[in-house]
Amino acid sequence: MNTASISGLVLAGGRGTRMGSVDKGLQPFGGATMAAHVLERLRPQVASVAINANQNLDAYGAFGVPVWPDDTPGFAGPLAGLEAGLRRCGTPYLLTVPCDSPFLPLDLAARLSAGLMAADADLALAVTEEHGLRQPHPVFCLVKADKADVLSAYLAAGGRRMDGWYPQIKVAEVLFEDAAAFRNINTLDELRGLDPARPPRLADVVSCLSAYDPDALPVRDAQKIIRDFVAPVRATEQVALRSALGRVLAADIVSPINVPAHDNSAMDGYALRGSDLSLDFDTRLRVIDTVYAGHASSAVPAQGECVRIMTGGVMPAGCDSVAPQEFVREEDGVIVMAPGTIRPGDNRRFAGEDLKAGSAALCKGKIIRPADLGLLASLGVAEVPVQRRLRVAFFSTGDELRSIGQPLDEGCVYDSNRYTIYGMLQRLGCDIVDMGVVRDDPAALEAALREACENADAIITSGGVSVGAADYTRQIMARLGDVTFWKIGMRPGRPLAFGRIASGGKSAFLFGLPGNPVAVMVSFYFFAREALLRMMGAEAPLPLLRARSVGAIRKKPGRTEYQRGLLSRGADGLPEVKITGSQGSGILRSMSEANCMVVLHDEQGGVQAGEMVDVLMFEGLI
Ligand SMILES: Nc1nc2c(c(=O)[nH]1)N[C@H]1C(S)=C(S)[C@@H](COP(=O)(O)OP(=O)(O)OC[C@H]3O[C@@H](n4cnc5c(N)ncnc54)[C@H](O)[C@@H]3O)O[C@H]1N2
Ligand code: MOO
Ligand SMILES: [Mg+2]
Repeated sequence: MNTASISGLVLAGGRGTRMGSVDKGLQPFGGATMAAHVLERLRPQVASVAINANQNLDAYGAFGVPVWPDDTPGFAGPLAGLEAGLRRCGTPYLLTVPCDSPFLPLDLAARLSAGLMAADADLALAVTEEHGLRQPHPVFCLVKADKADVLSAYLAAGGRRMDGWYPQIKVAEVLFEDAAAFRNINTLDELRGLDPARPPRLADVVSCLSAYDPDALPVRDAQKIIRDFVAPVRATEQVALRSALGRVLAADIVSPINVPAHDNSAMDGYALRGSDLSLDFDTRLRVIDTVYAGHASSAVPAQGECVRIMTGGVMPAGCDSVAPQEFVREEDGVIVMAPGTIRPGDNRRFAGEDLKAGSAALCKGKIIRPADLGLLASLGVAEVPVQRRLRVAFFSTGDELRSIGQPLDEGCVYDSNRYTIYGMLQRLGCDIVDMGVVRDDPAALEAALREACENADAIITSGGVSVGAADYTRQIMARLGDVTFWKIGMRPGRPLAFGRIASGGKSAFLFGLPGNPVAVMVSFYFFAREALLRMMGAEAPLPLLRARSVGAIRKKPGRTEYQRGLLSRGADGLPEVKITGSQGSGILRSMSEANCMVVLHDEQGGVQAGEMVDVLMFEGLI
């Protein structure tokens, strides 16, 4: 039996009573609806598909397939749907599947039809075995269309059981190993839990760790939780090539052409046939034509002939080598070169040696750099699909903060975090929403967080995440969503709030960074940066280098320390790093003087002078 003789029918005719009287097939699932998922899996297995539905017929009609309501009135159950299908299908067989089985097997039709033929049956249904018990799945069945009358008679007599009419036909059971594929989804909670497009909850993500203590969280665990929790923003746009600089590529770019398109010369000189080169005597070749780059020549040198050629010129037919002009003498239209001047194959560039037509030139997720712009241009690509820019809203919290231009009242400081955060976000290529300073006032904080959430993909705040009396930020953040508060085993940057908040039907990832001016930068670089890049669809792990520590560094094992450093070339020419003065987490000067951070890992103890340490350079740290 081939697919051409089978029609597919999605059974969506129920009232959905178990799901709170919602139409099951139309429930959102995996970025579409359950029925759409089922249709997608069924479609390749059959000649045509249709839906059996008794309500929301327009919504089902929007799938672009026929919608058939029951003939037997009164929501008579799946058997009435099967009847409607058997009466209308234009093929000898009908395959039914329920609309709440988005994982149905992709070989359902093939295996049911094989079982039906082998048993010479009228109907084949799927069965699975769970814990030794045979579990029939009668709504996954393949039926001969000419059994419609038998079924109608059973229904007309008031029969409703899926298997109630089996005694009147020949039935075959077909065993499937994967019981999960037949899983149907009955409650909305179950649906959300299984939805591949559902955002995870922090509790789910955290439960994957072997040990979890929010008050003593190792850096790598915090990084892993953040990585697992955030998801790329799925929105792309097409931009002109130049505008793609610094953006994240949203799709693989496949080369439409060979680059270069022809075998060509790598030198200004003479294109020749390698077989003409003499190993023992001078090689003498007559010049029969000249090839300029961009101007093809039809000359085909015979034995003893060559063609004058410029760099980039297309290699004449039969030529495989180029002698650079400075290594030959030309006399009266004949070139002469000594034995061994070049070898066969020298100075020739092959068609497609840069890129072959059909090969991936650039991969999705790459941040486009100048070389990539050039590469794309070499393919003739004028527009590039990129991820939409990530929108990041940020504000500073604290009554003691004054903005530039305001008088610095007693006990106050200028807000510097908003400027360091601005700089770091700008370098990442985000769209920035600067929301200023927000007072230590619950109503103002809530309003700011809601506004940020409704206007951005991610929110970055600074201050108020430790345990101080005016640190309302924590309470409000927790109230607005799924937010956790950590004390991370690191210095600086111990407190961190992280999660997702929701407001006005929108949601945004939240990074509540600590207020201390160095802590805020360290937390950004080691937590927010990677998460934001991931949201942008880019993968860009931190590039750690090794360098020799000039001095000894005191450190206790059990936490990660980030020290501000100055990397330079030592007397022996190798890189060495010096710590830049006081390392207090409020001392921005030593951060500004630094060109790198020395990363002293959890397990590491004190460092001796001359010992190698990990270093993260600031430049290039987009
Ligand atoms: N009893 C405890 N106290 C503190 C702990 C702790 O575990 N127990 N943690 C300390 C650590 S570590 C840090 S870091 C800070 C983090 O504090 P907050 O996130 O609550 O931040 P604030 O209290 O609002 O401010 C801390 C500090 O930073 C200055 N600041 C804040 N915002 C800015 C800004 N935009 N520009 C410039 N300077 C800013 C602020 O004036 C404070 O001096 O908590 C420790 N305390
Ligand atoms: O985050 Mo704090 O900087 O360790 O004082
Ligand atoms: Mg505080």
